[in-house]
Amino acid sequence: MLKTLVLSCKALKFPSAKIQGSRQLKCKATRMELTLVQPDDWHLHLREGELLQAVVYHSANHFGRAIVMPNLKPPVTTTAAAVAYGESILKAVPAGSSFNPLMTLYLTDTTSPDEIKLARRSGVIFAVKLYPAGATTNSQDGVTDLFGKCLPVLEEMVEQNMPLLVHGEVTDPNVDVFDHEKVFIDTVLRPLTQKLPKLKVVMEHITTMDAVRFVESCEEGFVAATVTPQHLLLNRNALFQGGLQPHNYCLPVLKREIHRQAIVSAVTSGSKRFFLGTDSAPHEKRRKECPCGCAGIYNAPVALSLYAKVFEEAGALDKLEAFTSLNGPDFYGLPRNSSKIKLVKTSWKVPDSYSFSFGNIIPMFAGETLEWQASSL
Ligand SMILES: NC(=O)N[C@@H](CC(=O)O)C(=O)O
Ligand SMILES: [Zn+2]
Ligand SMILES: [Zn+2]
Repeated sequence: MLKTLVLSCKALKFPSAKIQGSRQLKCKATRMELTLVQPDDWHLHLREGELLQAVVYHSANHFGRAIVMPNLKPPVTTTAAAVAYGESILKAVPAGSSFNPLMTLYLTDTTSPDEIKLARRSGVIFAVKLYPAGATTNSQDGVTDLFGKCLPVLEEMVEQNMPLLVHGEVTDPNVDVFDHEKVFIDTVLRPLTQKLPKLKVVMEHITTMDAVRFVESCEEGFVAATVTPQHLLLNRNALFQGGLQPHNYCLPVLKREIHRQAIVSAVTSGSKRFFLGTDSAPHEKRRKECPCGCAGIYNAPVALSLYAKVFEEAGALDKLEAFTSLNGPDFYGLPRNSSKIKLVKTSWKVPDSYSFSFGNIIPMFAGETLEWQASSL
């Protein structure tokens, strides 16, 4: 029965069909499904140890590859450490999964140009991550003065065609937290792209219309941005709805509704400059629900459902695959995945919590019902 219904909706199969208006209504009683080239996650925190063991399954289940963030304790600052970290991730990946972690180096004031050459030669490091010192979780060893300390390294990155991934926030305590991203664009990112126009830059987890405009103003193929589910679906009200909501706290912090709308318009426009990066950032529940709780939202189990929701609500499901699966590898100069994934429109309830021996992890939209469910083919 179900099969017949699915077949009757065949016209809706991605990518040829536009899933809008009356055609969508026609299929209301049936089961809509989309088949996509397998997505990659271009911004992911997998942590290490028992936390890595606990969470990697959720990413490996849906994504072909992921750019793995290096903000461990201590941070992953050398090629040798990144190679070892990559091996520990592969050991934790469930048997039978072909999930491929793409490793990154954590940039510091003392990273040498030779380290970039080594990283490129390793074949497993695909980018270098800039954390302004003090900007976010485990960023205390980050960069204090990008132009003063890191220019030779950045020049080597241009040589090696190694992208710079940027947590784009200033750390000046006198700047309002809601302006951290905008001020960073004006004082660091724009000057950087002017100084080194051939440096590939990914502005990670963008949160403002200023970031959208900046990325769109740069040369395509050299500056791009990742976008998270939370910055597409939530505005800053979600931090305070019914009381303080620590599980909606991430950095850069959620912004006003006008910014959320600008980001939705950008990603659903079909522009190649924007691609999927969940910034899934698990912290054990007690580290979120406490005074001075950690920034980071655990969205790996729900991310694909949420991106589909955003594109569906914008009437742009025909643009979803480019965002989830094509723009990222094209920017990084990597092949697109040959495997596929299916998204089925069927209600499912997000668990209230994932329990492990060391504690619990609360996912984004815990306990809520979502409409799209992902499964590999
Ligand atoms: N996004 C977050 O709020 N937290 C991330 C770090 C980061 O990406 O900035 C984390 O590692 O927990
Ligand atoms: Zn960040
Ligand atoms: Zn992150």
